Amino acid sequence: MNEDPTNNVTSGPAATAEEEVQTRSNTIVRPTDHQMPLELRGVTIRYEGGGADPLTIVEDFNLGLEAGTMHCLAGRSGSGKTSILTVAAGLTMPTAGEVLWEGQSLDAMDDDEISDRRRALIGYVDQGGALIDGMSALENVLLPAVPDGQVAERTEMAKNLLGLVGLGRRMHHRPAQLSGGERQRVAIARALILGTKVLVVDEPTASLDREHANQIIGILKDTTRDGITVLVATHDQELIDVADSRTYMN
Ligand SMILES: Nc1ncnc2c1ncn2[C@@H]1O[C@H](COP(=O)(O)OP(=O)(O)OP(=O)(O)O)[C@@H](O)[C@H]1O
Repeated sequence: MNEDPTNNVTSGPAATAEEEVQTRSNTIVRPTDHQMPLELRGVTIRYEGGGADPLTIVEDFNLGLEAGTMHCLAGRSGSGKTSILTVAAGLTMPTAGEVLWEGQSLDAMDDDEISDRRRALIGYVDQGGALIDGMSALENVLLPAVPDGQVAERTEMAKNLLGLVGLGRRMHHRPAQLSGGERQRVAIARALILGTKVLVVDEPTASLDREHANQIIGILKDTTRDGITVLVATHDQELIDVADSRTYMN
């Protein structure tokens, strides 16, 4: 992979699909138009206890992620890492506090607006990176482009992304024909297909051997060099070590 940093996307005005920029990795991302694409302010997450007392999982959590950086959430199982990821991605709302995307609070948006903004800004890869069994790797990567009728326009980029994650020769394989690490890489490529600025990833290396885990770590690190901001939950010390910043949850 070309390591020349001079083509990195740094700043620019609010982007449209036409303004997307070719990066050194031959994929496209939208220019970063805010130095802090993702911010959590005073976030508290409390779950009803189903008859028992409500459980406060996260209290007054603060995090500001600068563009092109990677932040790891580490800590014991059940400490609230996934809960923070889903709140950061606008998939669930916090009990208290607020989430800001490019400086704009989700509190000021209705559900449709949150969905639209999420599609433009955030790629979410959940634990295991679920793929559709009956579709090829390429079709899986293109799935987010279906609602906007963008499949034809995005096909070249999807192929580039699969090449970027080392699956250029596996693009017509179905998930069942891929290894766990390869499936995870397809899920990451899928999360990048809409020109994502923020990648939110849950335990990307959990079920992988060291070699494949390191490939995923390399891919995540490369995306930050393309200006993408990465928020990742993990128990993997090697991933924690390469991040630009980290939070250890109790
Ligand atoms: N929808 C929910 N309703 C009630 N409790 C929940 C809900 N979602 C998560 N929890 C609880 O909140 C706690 C934190 O869960 P979460 O999945 O955020 O932890 P985690 O740090 O990601 O764990 P792991 O490392 O095992 O993935 C757990 O005790 C879990 O049981």
